Amino acid sequence: MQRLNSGDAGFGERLQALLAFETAQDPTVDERVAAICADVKARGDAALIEYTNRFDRMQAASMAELTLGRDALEAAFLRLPEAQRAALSAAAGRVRRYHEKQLAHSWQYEDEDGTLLGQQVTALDRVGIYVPGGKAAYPSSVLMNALPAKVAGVGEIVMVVPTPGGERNDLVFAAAYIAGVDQVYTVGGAQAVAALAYGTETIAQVDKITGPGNAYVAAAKRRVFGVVGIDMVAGPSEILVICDGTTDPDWIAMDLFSQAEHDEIAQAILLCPDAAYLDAVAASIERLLPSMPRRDIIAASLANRGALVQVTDLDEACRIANYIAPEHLELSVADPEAWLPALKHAGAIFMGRFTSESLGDYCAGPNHVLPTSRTARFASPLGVYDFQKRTSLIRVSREGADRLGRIASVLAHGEGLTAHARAAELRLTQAD
Ligand SMILES: NC(=O)c1ccc[n+]([C@@H]2O[C@H](COP(=O)([O-])OP(=O)(O)OC[C@H]3O[C@@H](n4cnc5c(N)ncnc54)[C@H](O)[C@@H]3O)[C@@H](O)[C@H]2O)c1
Ligand SMILES: N[C@H](CO)Cc1c[nH]c[nH+]1
Ligand SMILES: [Zn+2]
Repeated sequence: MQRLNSGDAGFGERLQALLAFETAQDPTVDERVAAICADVKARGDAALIEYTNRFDRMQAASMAELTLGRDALEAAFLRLPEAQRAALSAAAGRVRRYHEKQLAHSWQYEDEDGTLLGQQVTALDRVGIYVPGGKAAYPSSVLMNALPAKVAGVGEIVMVVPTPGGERNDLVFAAAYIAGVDQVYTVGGAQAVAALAYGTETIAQVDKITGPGNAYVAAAKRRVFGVVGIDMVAGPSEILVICDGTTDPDWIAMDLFSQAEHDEIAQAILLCPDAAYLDAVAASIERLLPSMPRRDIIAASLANRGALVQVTDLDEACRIANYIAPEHLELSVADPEAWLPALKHAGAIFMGRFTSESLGDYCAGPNHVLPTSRTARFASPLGVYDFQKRTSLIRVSREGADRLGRIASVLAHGEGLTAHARAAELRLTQAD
């Protein structure tokens, strides 16, 4: 794990290298994904099954073996131990309640001449959600994708999730049951994204694909955008902690591990003005790491994209955080509200020492699908708004046709578009 000081010469370059690490990954991924997508588009189910068998070490002979309907999902839910059923239901309840606040409604108003203007909000018809399942299965990601879609009123929700080696995690399917997913296909990677985007004999084409995934999934989503909508291209997980140096160092070490354990190229950064505190966190990391089951992934992630950074003060920490625009920002300080106005760019902000990022991953309520790779500068968390769309409404009255027609006519002639001008002029009611 790198130890940096914001005052050192070369700090900017070293920070930049750390941030750019992800994009410097294997340049052949895009080429391979292009071939997979084209093949699934051309050969449908047959290609999907072949790639699934190859990349996920499966032996499926037909799509029927890779399909689960509502009955199978319910059975998975009923097989769970009571504690898991209760935890899933509690998390789902909190996530649903938070997202209900995001529901947008149609509106309209009338001009003084009786012209009606408005916006009609409708839900998408059919959505495909990608749930990662390569290195670990993520039931929480099922809730975070499906519940906002359900709250929005999406007509049909299908889900894809890889099951490497054929290992099925009941929690994933139970979460799909609770969240109201209609159909699950146990396929993953670029081939699953292509199947959702282009449709196959078994999987009907969707209107939009949401959900995070690895580099293959991200490249495939980029490629099919336009054929279908996508939510965002989510990269590896990220955590940035700003600490005033008084939180238990073990807590902070574990919070850094919590995102590092997702991926060898996950990003974990601590900013603190107190050098002795950074030493203490480094010691916690060294002591705690050997006992972590995913220590190899954590160690790789910290070596690749981890940093303990000594800053001048918390003001500077906020400026650096805004530049990094992390997916998750922990504000582990005495008075988090006081620093909030200084923070602008982050997917989610976790305020105060008791707010570990991991609670947000599972059950706090807000969505855990968040912008990564500095896209929090312009993007937002996944939400109900990703599953709703807006249609403009215009009903021009007789008087309105006269008033608007005169304006439109002048502008249309200015653009040299005579038919536009005539369409407006034909409806003028008062002669000049
Ligand atoms: N942003 C979020 O909300 C969020 C949530 C959970 C996970 N994540 C991230 O999602 C990612 C999950 O990645 P994952 O790998 O565990 O699962 P994944 O489901 O994204 O990818 C697994 C699939 O990758 C494909 N694949 C693997 N090797 C391949 C190869 N050599 N060629 C072609 N395809 C190949 C396979 O088809 C496999 O099914 C991690 O980076 C994690 O940090 C993000
Ligand atoms: N931290 C991930 C988003 O970056 C979400 C997740 C799922 N399970 C655990 N964590
Ligand atoms: Zn996580």
